[in-house]
Amino acid sequence: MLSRILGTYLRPHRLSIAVLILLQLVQTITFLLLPTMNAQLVDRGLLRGSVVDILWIGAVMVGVAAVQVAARMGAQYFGTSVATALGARLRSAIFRRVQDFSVHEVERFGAASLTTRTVNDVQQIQLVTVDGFGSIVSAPIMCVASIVLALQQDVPLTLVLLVFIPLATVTVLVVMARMGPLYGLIQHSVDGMNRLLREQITGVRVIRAFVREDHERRRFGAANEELFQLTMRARRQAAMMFPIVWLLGNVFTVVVVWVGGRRIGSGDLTVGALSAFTGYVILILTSMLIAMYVFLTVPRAQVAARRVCEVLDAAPAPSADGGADSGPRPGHVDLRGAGFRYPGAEEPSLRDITLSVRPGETLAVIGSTGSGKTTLLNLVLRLYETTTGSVLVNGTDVRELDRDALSATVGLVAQKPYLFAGTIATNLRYGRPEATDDELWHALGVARIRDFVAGLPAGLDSVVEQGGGNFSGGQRQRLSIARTLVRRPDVYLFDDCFSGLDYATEAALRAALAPDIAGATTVVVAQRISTIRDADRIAVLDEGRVVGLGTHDELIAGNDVYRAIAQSQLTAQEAL
Ligand SMILES: Nc1ncnc2c1ncn2[C@@H]1O[C@H](COP(=O)(O)OP(=O)(O)OP(=O)(O)O)[C@@H](O)[C@H]1O
Repeated sequence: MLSRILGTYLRPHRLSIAVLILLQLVQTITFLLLPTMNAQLVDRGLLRGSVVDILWIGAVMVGVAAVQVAARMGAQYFGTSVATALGARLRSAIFRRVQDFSVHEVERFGAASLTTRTVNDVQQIQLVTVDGFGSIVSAPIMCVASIVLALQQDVPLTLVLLVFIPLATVTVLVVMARMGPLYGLIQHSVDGMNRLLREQITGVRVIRAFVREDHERRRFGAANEELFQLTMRARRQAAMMFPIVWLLGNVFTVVVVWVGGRRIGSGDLTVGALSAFTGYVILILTSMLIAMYVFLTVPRAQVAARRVCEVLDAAPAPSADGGADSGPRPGHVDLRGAGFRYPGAEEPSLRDITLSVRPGETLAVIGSTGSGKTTLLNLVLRLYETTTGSVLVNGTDVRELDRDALSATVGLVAQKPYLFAGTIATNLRYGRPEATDDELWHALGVARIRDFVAGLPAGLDSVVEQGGGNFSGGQRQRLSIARTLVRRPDVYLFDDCFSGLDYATEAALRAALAPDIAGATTVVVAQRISTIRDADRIAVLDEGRVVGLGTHDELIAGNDVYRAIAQSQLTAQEAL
């Protein structure tokens, strides 16, 4: 998964990566040159007392060190810019894919997990890219070349390496094998933490109203403790690894100096060669530590890559773009034997629904709570797809319709209105950015909220907080009705959006709305009989089935379910 992501998203940066690798090579060569030059300095300069040799070898060493610094800075720059670009591209790929998700996919992952995957997981992959490219080339070259150069200095001394390297490698492998699964658990725990925080912040009013602060504090404490413990376990493993390898390295250096000292004594080795040898030992140790650090970030990045790929590979909303445009008869909506069962649910929420609505007509849908009214509207917008039968807009199956064309034709005012952070004007123009101020004021007038907005000091430019939190429920509902009116779709779907208004406001709004949307196709879901009694036809839903269809008078006369709803709401005289 990690290699797939890196392969795909790093391809456009091939040139930068090539430069980066080149700079790493230069840096590695300078590292490798210095111990040998140091040996020359000792043997030819210091031991022979040649000032000229000390000066010129010293000058060359300073030059090599300067090249090393420049190469390191360049490599850092290219490494960081490649990783940052990778992060940005990956985030936008996830964002685009999530935009195409069906409602089911969004619910399957959950908003909190999608956020963690977009921000946190991408960051892990970015980290391994910066550190990985910084070392993946240099560490092995440095290690192998140091061994070769050490061999050149002294063969018997190099044999000691054969003990040290396998020991250090086994330590690293054991720790890595234990850390991989831990990182999976950590990311999962971060998800859970995000989910909990989100729930507790959005539900803060309910928590206070039910005096459940202590309970929520305990829930948060438990999740926080779990994340803490897992992170500590991972850190302990990592913390163990570095000192063990350092210790091995130091013991090894002592052995090298001891064996080397004896060989100098017997005349088999020069002092310069021993100093070069210890220099290469340090390089081997450094390259192993660098490799270890990268290996520590790899398991975590692998888990992150798997989670990112799960999102990228998830099926987008079925037959998304490129389908047919809606046909020439604006606003025809037909449900033909439509049925729907939520994924994982035992029973269908809708069964065999056959209904038609034409332009200029209003179909009302009424039924007890949970009878399937919202689900029916979701099918028209293809937020969910029918599991049996079909839904047609303008004579074309919505599954074959271009998503943009469907959105342009059908406008939904949701049961729970959502406003975006911005201003009232940006929210109203959400579906039609080119709408004029006059059109916005007109829509506000129809939605009976014009006076309220006009009374705000900043008017249309008044700030809207995320979710519309600085407005009342009724104000949010009316603003979202105005937002849909500004779009002027051919089909209006009103999902129980008048229930938050008092009777007088609702009556005034409906009176203003009627002429404004006269030629359009309208489907109104409502709980109140008063909202729908003037509709051309009313469909009565019960447990996912249409159990009655007709005008108010016809249903009052012949439909028991409707009559029961009406009688529970109106006085007997009004109902009849
Ligand atoms: N995301 C979901 N996953 C599983 N089942 C769901 C989901 N959403 C709704 N349901 C179920 O589908 C049925 C119909 O729900 P729906 O929201 O369409 O009812 P409704 O008539 O609009 O109710 P209300 O008047 O309370 O808004 C209910 O039994 C509900 O439990």
